[in-house]
Amino acid sequence: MKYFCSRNSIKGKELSFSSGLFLNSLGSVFGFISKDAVSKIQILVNYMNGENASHYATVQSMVKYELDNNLVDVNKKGSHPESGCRTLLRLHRALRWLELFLDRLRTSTEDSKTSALCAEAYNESLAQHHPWMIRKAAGMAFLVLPGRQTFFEVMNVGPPEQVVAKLGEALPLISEVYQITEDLYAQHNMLDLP
Ligand SMILES: CCCCCCCCCCCCC/C=C/[C@@H](O)[C@H](COP(=O)(O)O)NC(=O)CCCCCCCCCCCCCCC
Repeated sequence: MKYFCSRNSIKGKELSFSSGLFLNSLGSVFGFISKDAVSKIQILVNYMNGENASHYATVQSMVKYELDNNLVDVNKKGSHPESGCRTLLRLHRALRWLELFLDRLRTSTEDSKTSALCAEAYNESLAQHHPWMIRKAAGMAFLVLPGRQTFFEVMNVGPPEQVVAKLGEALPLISEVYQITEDLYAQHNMLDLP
């Protein structure tokens, strides 16, 4: 799905996500996280390829279409538990975690613990939307994250300096995408969709 955006930096860039593969490479504990992310992405892909595909060409058109046609459960779960809007909201919240985590990774030092960086980022973002059980499970998964060096290797970008440079390039784009969704959802009062 694309963002309708006139700014050149992300104009026309697709929101592609290969998190499933990356998470699988970290090991089976991340399976439950990966499964949820992949299934939510699949819901959106299905809309994009479905009979109403034209309405799902951009995030803005999706929001307009689903709201205009009462396809979103606004106050409590009802007949549209898998609307594009609520599904994207879950991924949007996860993107905030990613932004915080990658920024910590970028500014980390050799002796930093990825598990701590990841947990801090999580507690500041996604955790606030998760029930106790999920927070516990996520906390346990973080503990077995590989150390910084292995983590950088799994990212497959090159030597550490290059990873840091790439992160520096990616972060402004991530935060721009995050902000566009955040503003759009705030404008439509949709930041707490059930
Ligand atoms: C690199 C380490 C990866 C750690 C991932 C940290 C995120 C922790 C998220 C824990 C989510 C647990 C799974 C279940 C969540 C759902 O309950 C919950 C609510 O859904 P519902 O309203 O439909 O019930 N779902 C969510 O909040 C969405 C979670 C989506 C997680 C996306 C994680 C993407 C990870 C991308 C990794 C990319 C790392 C790149 C590094 C270079």
